[in-house]
Amino acid sequence: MNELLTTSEMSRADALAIEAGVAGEALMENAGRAVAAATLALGRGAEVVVLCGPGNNGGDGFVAARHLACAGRRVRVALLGGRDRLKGDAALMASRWEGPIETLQPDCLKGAGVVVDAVFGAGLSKPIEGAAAAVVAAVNAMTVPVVAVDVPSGVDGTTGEVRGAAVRAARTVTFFRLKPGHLLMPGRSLCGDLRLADIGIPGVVLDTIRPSIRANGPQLWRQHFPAPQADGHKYDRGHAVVVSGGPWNTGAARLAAGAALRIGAGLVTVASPTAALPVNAAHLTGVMLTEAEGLDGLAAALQDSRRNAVLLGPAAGVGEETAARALVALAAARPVVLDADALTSFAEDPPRLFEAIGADAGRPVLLTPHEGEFRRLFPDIAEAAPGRPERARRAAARSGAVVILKGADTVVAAPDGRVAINADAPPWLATAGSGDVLGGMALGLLAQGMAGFEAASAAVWLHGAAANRIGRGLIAEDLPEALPAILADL
Ligand SMILES: NC(=O)C1=CN([C@@H]2O[C@H](COP(=O)(O)OP(=O)(O)OC[C@H]3O[C@@H](n4cnc5c(N)ncnc54)[C@H](OP(=O)(O)O)[C@@H]3O)[C@@H](O)[C@H]2O)[C@@H](O)CC1
Ligand SMILES: [K+]
Repeated sequence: MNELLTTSEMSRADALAIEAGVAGEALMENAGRAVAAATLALGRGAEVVVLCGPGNNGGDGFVAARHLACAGRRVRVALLGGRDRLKGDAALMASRWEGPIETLQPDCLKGAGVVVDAVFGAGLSKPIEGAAAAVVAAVNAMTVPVVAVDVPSGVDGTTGEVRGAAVRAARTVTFFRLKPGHLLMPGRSLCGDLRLADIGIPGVVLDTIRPSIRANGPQLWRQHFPAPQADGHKYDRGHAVVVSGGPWNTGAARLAAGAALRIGAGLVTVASPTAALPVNAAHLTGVMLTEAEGLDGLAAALQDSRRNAVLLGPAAGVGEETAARALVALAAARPVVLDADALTSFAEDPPRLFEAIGADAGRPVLLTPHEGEFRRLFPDIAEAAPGRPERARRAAARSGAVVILKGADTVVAAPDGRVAINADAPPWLATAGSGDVLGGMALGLLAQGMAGFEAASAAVWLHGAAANRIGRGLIAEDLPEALPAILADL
């Protein structure tokens, strides 16, 4: 059930269900009935105003209006555009609505105790303007609960972006499977409480559609998650290396190293420039320390093939020195995580990075940009690609790396096209050092032999789960401490 369907995949699901013998009319009837059920308990007897658009989203609205009226609620219906514009099942459902149909405009909302938003759903094709925009603004100025049909009108179901204007709903009822726009920002924040209704589309249609976007969660990667063996040894669980910045910039590496150890790496070593050795030594206990001065020093530290995964970038400093160190890390056949400054250091020449990644396509490389770092490495993709999943997917395909595009709705994409969207990160996770911990968690999983996409997805989800468990007041140091309880629950 963790598949997310783009709007075009959803219309394919609809068509395949109809091909398999399910009546389109039945799908709409089930959808509208589910909306009515989700609306019935709201507004305690107050009048329900159902706002219908010119397509099938509006059709669902007419069905919901009929069921609400049958259940004894006072219901008014308002329609955008002329009734003669309605086609197919939407026209049929409008004909089954026995009450009057008003013209959609802000005045229709007078006296409403609950609003059902069935203006636009999956067929949103342009920004909302004019009369529809005035109604959206009027709905958002009210304090009554709004139930959105499929998506809040104005939210793009595939990208989560707002086109022109969008309704802010208290509850959203969608059908068959969630859509990416329900998890991506700002869509996620406009949906309110999300409900998924079964409307009779058989699950087997997914075998034909083969959706590539999933909601991130343990079912995506649990079977790949490293399980310590009773007769195992710490050397079986990998040896992760985190490259430290200079003497004034060492904390980020230690945060990452601590996270790698907590997530189960057998050994973790901080590879430190000579001048930073004393400060690192003063702070490290379970994590080991080795000297890695300059490019040769780093190369020498990485000679030992038991050191099987490397993280570079946190507090590394932006410039040629860091770019060259990243190339040293990438030169050996081991998984590499590049974060922060290691990404920005390639802003002048991103293909130089992608070539080094491509030189050994067999091992996983993870890039963990936030939006700004992403823009520096992939300026054209950031400009042109519709929505964060597509941006991350194109960046992964171009770079050959698994891309973790960080944000409130972190997206993970693999070069083969798989995408996972994370939706559970709380706002207090955006704090100093949080990204360093995420990099360290991914590193620790790679060191234990987990595949790139699964390691990235698991790290992102566990990072969010840890933040939720800690709650407000979180600082980055707390995140690794919260892991044992979450790992125990997995
Ligand atoms: N697929 C399924 O399995 C099922 C789907 N179901 C339901 O169907 C919904 C999708 O229906 P849909 O495809 O008819 O699209 P919908 O969102 O009603 O809008 C299309 C109309 O709006 C118009 N329009 C668009 N944007 C506009 C704008 N900014 N400003 C003005 N006009 C604009 C657009 O005009 P056009 O683009 O053609 O110019 C067209 O007339 C889906 O969300 C779900 O609720 C359920 O019944 C159960 C089964
Ligand atoms: K809607």
